[in-house]
Amino acid sequence: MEDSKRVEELKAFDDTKLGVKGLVDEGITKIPSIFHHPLDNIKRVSESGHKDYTIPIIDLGRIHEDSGERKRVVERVKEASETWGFFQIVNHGIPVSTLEEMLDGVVRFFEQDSEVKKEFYTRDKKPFIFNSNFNLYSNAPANWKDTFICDRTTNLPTLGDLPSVCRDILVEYTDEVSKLGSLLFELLSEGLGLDRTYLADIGCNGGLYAVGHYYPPCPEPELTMGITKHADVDFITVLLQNQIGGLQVLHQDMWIDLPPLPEALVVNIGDFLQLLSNDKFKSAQHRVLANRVSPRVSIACFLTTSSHSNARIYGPIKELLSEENPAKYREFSVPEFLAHYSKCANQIPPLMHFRI
Ligand SMILES: O=C(O)CCC(=O)C(=O)O
Ligand SMILES: [Fe+2]
Repeated sequence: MEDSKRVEELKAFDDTKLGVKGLVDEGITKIPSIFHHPLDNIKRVSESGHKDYTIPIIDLGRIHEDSGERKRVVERVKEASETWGFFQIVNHGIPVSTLEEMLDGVVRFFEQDSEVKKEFYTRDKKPFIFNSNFNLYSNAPANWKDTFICDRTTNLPTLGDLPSVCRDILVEYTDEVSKLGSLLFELLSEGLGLDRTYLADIGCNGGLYAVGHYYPPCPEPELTMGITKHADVDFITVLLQNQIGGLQVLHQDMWIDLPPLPEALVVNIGDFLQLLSNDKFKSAQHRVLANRVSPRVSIACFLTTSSHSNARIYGPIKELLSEENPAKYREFSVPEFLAHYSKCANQIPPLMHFRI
């Protein structure tokens, strides 16, 4: 499609402030061309859902009572982070009722009266925003989803900044995930052979973005994607998904399904932690398929630094380096790291920019 026509179409879609759900509510049967992905992107390759590959499920239930069990869990977290970059956790301490209420809260936000929802539609930086495709105007095809972003990297947004339909649960859930994040960073520190508090001490659990995704049912799912393949930018992501499925992880060049488990949370390593670990831990690419029957709903909590760490210099962790394992990346500040990511919009793996 010609560039100027494409921008016009993107703008017309953006101006509705109704997102992809708005198109579905209108009853469209063909998806607009701005959502068409190149066939290579969407190939549902035959190995997807390969039976011989299962993303590890790790039970955190007994680690506080039993130090032998804690050691075994650390070993499993380490192995999963090195080979998959992804694992699921059960008995993680967040009540199932809180998980269910959080997913309901995401649904309530996206399915509320569109006039109320529109008030949150923006591309400006604010504590809580909603839009469709945060990188809509980049060169990449648009994804079949709408998203809200709640910024908890600094202080708690004042309650008035948050939408009333999911305010309480958003605060409760993100507080729980941040607590769980402390435990996960301990296990990951231990998995790297570092002091238990190492990653927390360098600011890894400083802030959190809660990103709620709503993937409406798609009349032509074979032409588009829920989310195109990407790696996350942060240290780790804690993801809660509903029971629809569609999340896939790239593993040994195959797309492997990550099946929803009602009581589990998905944890994945982001680029920032891959870099800090000097490539010991993997930030795996992943994607979400569009489907006819959804809505699929998820909420991803990106654990990252707070603005207090902006002056800090990061790079591969010195304690992990040796003559045989020299630094693979140069040092940088968080603002420099993020500026690069927003510029290159996932086209070339952004991590490569920091490679020595
Ligand atoms: O919706 C999902 O399951 C995945 C979301 C995701 O990959 C992301 O927000 O980075
Ligand atoms: Fe992701």
